[in-house]
Amino acid sequence: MKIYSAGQIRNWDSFTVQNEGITSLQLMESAAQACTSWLESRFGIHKKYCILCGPGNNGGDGLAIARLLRFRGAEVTVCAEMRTLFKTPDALTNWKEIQQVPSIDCIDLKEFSEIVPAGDVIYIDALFGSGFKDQISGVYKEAVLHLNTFDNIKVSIDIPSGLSADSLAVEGSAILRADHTLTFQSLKKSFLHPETGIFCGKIHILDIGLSMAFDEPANDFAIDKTFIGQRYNKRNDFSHKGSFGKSLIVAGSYGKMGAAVLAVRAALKTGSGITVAASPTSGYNIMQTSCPEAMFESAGENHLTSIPGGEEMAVGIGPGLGTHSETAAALANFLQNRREAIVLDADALNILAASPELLRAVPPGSIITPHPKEFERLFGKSADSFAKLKLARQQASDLNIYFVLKDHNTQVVTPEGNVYYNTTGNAGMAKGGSGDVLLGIITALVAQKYGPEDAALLGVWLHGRAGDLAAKKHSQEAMLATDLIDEIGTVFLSLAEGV
Ligand SMILES: NC(=O)C1=CN([C@@H]2O[C@H](COP(=O)(O)OP(=O)(O)OC[C@H]3O[C@@H](n4cnc5c(N)ncnc54)[C@H](O)[C@@H]3O)[C@@H](O)[C@H]2O)[C@@H](O)CC1
Ligand SMILES: Nc1ncnc2c1ncn2[C@@H]1O[C@H](COP(=O)(O)OP(=O)(O)O)[C@@H](O)[C@H]1O
Ligand SMILES: [K+]
Repeated sequence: MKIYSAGQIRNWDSFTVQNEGITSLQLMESAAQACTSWLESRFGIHKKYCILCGPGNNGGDGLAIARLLRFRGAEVTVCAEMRTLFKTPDALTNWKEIQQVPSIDCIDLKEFSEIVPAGDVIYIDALFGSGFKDQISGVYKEAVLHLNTFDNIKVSIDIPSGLSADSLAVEGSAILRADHTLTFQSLKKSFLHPETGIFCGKIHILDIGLSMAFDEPANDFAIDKTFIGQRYNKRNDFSHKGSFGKSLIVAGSYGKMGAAVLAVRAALKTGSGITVAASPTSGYNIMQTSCPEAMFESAGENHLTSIPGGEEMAVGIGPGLGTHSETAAALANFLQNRREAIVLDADALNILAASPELLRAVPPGSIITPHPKEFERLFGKSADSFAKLKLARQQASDLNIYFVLKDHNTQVVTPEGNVYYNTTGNAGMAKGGSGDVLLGIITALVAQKYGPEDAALLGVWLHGRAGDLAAKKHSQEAMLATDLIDEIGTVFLSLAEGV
């Protein structure tokens, strides 16, 4: 799914009006109907709603929702700024329609800050949507700040008010903290960054009938099921283990063999034809007992002192390696001699951070998977996640490599400057070991001849989806990285069935 800017969303609205034979008022009605149906299916009928409406079309949506909810038997109060009222023709039309509907209470927004919340009222935020700029002030700000103190359920229409679709909010500005955001047609960029996404609550994408023929270039994408379905390759019936490549997982040191075991198990479960662990000899028994399907190559006593060449193998390096000077020298030597793309994580990245000149030796097309701290060690501190992404884009292009920026919505950044936001995964994965699993998954996909972009995209999605299934079964608190590995098979089953 493409992620369009606020300006492009406006173009999409206009394109739909011009090409689908509907008016913008009908589009607003369609948006309001989608929201009303969602509210009814979620909260049931005959509920009490208080709808805060702003001056533009987001406010117009709110008014149309008020009318539709009232017709369906809900108790509805509308709060709007009576002094300036509505600025767009569609919002004004809906304001006139509201006057015809019996028993909708209308109160001036400036009185809202006096309101004491009633426990059973659901608050709908239709103050500002994709047309919002800068920061909230005056009565709007007071209303948002007051509403944020309520424990009631709060549902934002399209975008939480005060949040811009594309960028960070102005520092210190008021933003509505929603429990749910009903957004139209597609995700917005700000929903996917930690500083801004925190305001959205649970995001629900509603189809309001924007034209599917609309197509403008974009550099930002969300990785969703359809997207993955197009990139996943089913295994051929006439295949043999040679068809699925060889993975070499270079990982582990004395006391950190768990990381190596997790990466190797994940590679095995992701379908690698042959999987070899290159680890120090002290980890031999651990690896051979935990992963009997993998082969073992000794590469040092207690820490790694050499890295096998891995010719014709997909090579993933990093989990649990430690940063011993001999391990660092082994990695430097390996990089000088390796031509084919590789996957680097964890201590391999920490070694690169200590010797940044080595970054230039990383083969083109490689994938590096830093978590926020590893990224900072490599490239310095960024002011915020938007600035960090900009820096990653520039580095991916300069170094001709792929970045997997691990986060709640992990971002895959390509050398061409495209950014793909992952939409699977949960806070139960914020535990030691999850990243090791991801390295194993991506390496196994590279072994199976997925190109680096597809391996990274499919890898992060699969990893997050398996994490979501593990959380469902065990809870976010109790789930372990091993539970996530155990769910990889279920994700493949659903992929094979096309779901
Ligand atoms: N254009 C269309 O055809 C459709 C629009 N839709 C809705 O319309 C929204 C976009 O509508 P608009 O473009 O009218 O914009 P909004 O309703 O999001 O807000 C813009 C209005 O708020 C004012 N404003 C912007 N920033 C402000 C600030 N910091 N302080 C005070 N006032 C501020 C602007 O002057 C303008 O009047 C979408 O988010 C969606 O909810 C939907 O009804 C679907 C169809
Ligand atoms: N809150 C979260 N929501 C979604 N995914 C998360 C969350 N926290 C962590 N993850 C995922 O878990 C993994 C953690 O990786 P990393 O920090 O390298 O762990 P480790 O090095 O301990 O194995 C990443 O893929 C990250 O995207
Ligand atoms: K809103």
